[in-house]
Amino acid sequence: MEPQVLLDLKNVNKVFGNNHVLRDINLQIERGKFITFLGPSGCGKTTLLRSIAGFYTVDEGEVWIDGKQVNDLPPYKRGTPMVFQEYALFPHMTVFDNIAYGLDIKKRPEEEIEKRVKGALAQVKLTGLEGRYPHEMSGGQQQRVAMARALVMNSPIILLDEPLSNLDAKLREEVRVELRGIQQDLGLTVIYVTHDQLEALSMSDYVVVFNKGAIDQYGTPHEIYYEPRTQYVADFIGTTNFIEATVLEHNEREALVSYGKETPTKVLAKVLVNKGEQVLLSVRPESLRINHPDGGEFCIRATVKSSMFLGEKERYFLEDNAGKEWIVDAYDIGQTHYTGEVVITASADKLHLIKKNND
Ligand SMILES: Nc1ncnc2c1ncn2[C@@H]1O[C@H](COP(=O)(O)OP(=O)(O)OP(=O)(O)O)[C@@H](O)[C@H]1O
Repeated sequence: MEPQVLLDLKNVNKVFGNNHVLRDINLQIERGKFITFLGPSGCGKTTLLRSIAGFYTVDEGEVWIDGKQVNDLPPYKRGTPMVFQEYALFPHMTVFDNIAYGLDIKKRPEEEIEKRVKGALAQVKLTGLEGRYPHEMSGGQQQRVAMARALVMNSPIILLDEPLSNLDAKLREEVRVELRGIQQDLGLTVIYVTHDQLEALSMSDYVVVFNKGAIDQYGTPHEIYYEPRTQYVADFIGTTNFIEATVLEHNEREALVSYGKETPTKVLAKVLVNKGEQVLLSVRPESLRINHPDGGEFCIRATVKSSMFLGEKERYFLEDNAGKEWIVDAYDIGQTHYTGEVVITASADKLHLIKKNND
């Protein structure tokens, strides 16, 4: 049986001059999954992708693909094609020739090239368009040609570096769904680089969140969103409210914490904490409720300062007695519009304990 782990990165480090760009990257990626590298510009996502593809050699650590250590192999021997932002299609070549390019270089027989290119075209649903030139196709179609070019090589992993950033918002959404569909239908292993959190959450099986060259969290989109492990992840993904708290007691799953004048509350704690440690509780705007009859363990008085209509929800900006700001999303639009002094509540299972940033 093929090993489940397709890509294994062991303690990977990369330095450019005195810029330590990748720090102790340890990551295992399973076959057939869609993985996203997410993080702000300059955090090392592209550098790691290029190190996997073989365009960069790592300064320390090991890169294993399909059970083979590939540190010393050049890109063409690793079989990990990259699809770039601008697709890098040859403008003077037809779709067929663009897709056949890698096989031509490898001097494969003509009949085999014909068969494989047609197969790849069918996989990305472009059969019949092989005679067109890139400028005669939409952005989304060009994107699919770029995918077909990777598929035709029967590569174990396809690496995509912000491939949708040239498309307008609506087309981006369409192509996102298409790309994910192709990946799932064909059981491909895809690593996708983006700085767009929505893209990461909506497309991936797993998201890797980068923070200054290191991995802050690796998890499913749901875990990354609802159980951020660090202040950085909670802050980077979506909008959240932080509450300063002190740990009174803890075990491996829960902690009893106190915050402000409120009575101590038990919260989920998936990170290791110490008694007396100052921590943060993160609670998403949609997990807080305004003037709700059922209340919740967490409860605080605040005054509505302003609100914003966002289609399916109304976003409220509030301030408590200590001057702290709160963001709450209400979905009972049209029924109530909150003003003045209100009570904000949340049940304790919506409060997630996270460690404070060290820096
Ligand atoms: N070839 C290179 N030579 C020197 N420094 C580089 C090189 N490539 C990247 N860097 C530096 O490494 C750091 C990480 O860059 P990288 O492109 O990996 O970030 P990124 O997270 O992909 O950001 P972006 O989304 O902007 O591409 C940056 O400080 C960048 O300037």
